[in-house]
Amino acid sequence: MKYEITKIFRFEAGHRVWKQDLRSGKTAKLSEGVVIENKCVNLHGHSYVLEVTVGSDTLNEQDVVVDFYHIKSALKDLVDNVFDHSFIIDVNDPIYPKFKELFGCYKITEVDFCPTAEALAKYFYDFLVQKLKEAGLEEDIKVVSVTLWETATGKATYRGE
Ligand SMILES: Nc1nc2c(c(=O)[nH]1)N=C([C@H](O)[C@H](O)COP(=O)(O)OP(=O)(O)OP(=O)(O)O)CN2
Repeated sequence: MKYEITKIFRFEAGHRVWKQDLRSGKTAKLSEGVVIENKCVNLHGHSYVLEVTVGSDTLNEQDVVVDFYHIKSALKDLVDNVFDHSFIIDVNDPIYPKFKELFGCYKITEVDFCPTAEALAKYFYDFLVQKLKEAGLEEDIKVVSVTLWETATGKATYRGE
């Protein structure tokens, strides 16, 4: 892409990484000899920072890839009304049925994957790709990447194919 623009969104949300198991799998070797706590299986929250980058090889008649405003509009409802101040929970999480029974009256965001930064980045990426398709813009504007900062020290990026 010759031109890329990035729009940043912020939201607060809770989640739990129910699949976290630091003692299993090949990567556990990296922490051999270290006392390990699977702290991310706990219910906890983040001040998420979402960076959305779209691009094009040409500029439109207004000399932009797309106005930042339109990228904000495309994601605003999802970020502000669906994710912000919600608890993100995987419907496959073993605690989901009980969680829903107890906290279904509060704002929860149900997803069909373990809500890691990587999986959430893909979720936002796919959402924006679909929005561009619905607007007939998929040939003009490409989603280059979505980066989700989970903490000040940890982020994940999804770039699609
Ligand atoms: N690859 C991934 N690893 C982890 C994810 C993730 O989404 N992708 N998520 C978590 C937890 O949600 C956790 O809250 C963040 O973990 P971590 O970076 O270990 O958090 P710390 O606050 O301990 O970070 P430090 O800056 O090192 O203190 C876990 N892993």
